[in-house]
Amino acid sequence: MTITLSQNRQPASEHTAQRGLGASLTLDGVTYRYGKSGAGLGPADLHVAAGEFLCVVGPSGSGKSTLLSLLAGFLRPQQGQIRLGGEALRGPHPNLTLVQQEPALFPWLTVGGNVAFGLSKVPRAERTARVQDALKQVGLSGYESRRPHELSGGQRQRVSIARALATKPGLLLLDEPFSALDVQTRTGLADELLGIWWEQKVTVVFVTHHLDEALHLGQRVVALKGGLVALDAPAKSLSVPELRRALEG
Ligand SMILES: Nc1ncnc2c1ncn2[C@@H]1O[C@H](COP(=O)(O)OP(=O)(O)OP(=O)(O)O)[C@@H](O)[C@H]1O
Repeated sequence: MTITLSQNRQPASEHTAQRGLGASLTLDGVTYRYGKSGAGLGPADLHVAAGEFLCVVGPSGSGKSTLLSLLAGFLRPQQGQIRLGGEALRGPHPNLTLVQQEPALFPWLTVGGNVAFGLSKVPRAERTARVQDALKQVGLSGYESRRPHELSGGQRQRVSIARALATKPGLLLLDEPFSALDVQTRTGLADELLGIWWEQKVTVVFVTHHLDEALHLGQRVVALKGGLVALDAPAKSLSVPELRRALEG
């Protein structure tokens, strides 16, 4: 089946311009190693430009989740520094948000209530507008009063992306967000994410096991191996076999 993408859903690698509204991210010698095993991440140097779409791949245990936990502020680097938009990151930050593999929705709240969660300080009228806008972005307009159990897996993940978007983050972190979904739903949501990235001008760091997904979505791909950056290259310059070789070699 051939999927024709509208202009704003072209693979990110087709867009070379930096749109510059999202937050830039810099890692300088960032290290986090767990206990005596020495497993973990780093030292890692990485720069993600404002508005860039970066995909991170790597085999199981290569440090992808450790990297996202550091970026999300759940872990503090043991060495080195992380800067978000030029400012040192010292913990969870309001300008970034994380979408996890399993959409952690509150079952007792409606879809609208879930998306509005975290917007308690936003004035009511703006909150309503943000919720509606975010649900529109993920194709769920009109679902405000449904409950999570009335939704499919793909729709639940859309709600968690809408909840992240409603906070208007400068940096959107996604940890294998589509891995629990069937291939068709995953492809559809990946293309929706490209549209959202393009329209919202947000910086994206997307972790995936799927090399083809990384090359389809990312402008740039970073491959981790044993907690170190084994490869950092534009997606356009890479193929799945090359990426696989870099991870195996
Ligand atoms: N809390 C922990 N205590 C000790 N070691 C840990 C801990 N969390 C992760 N590790 C180890 O650190 C390394 C990197 O783990 P991490 O979860 O970041 O990898 P990953 O690439 O996300 O793996 P996966 O794809 O399986 O989720 C692994 O060797 C793992 O066993």
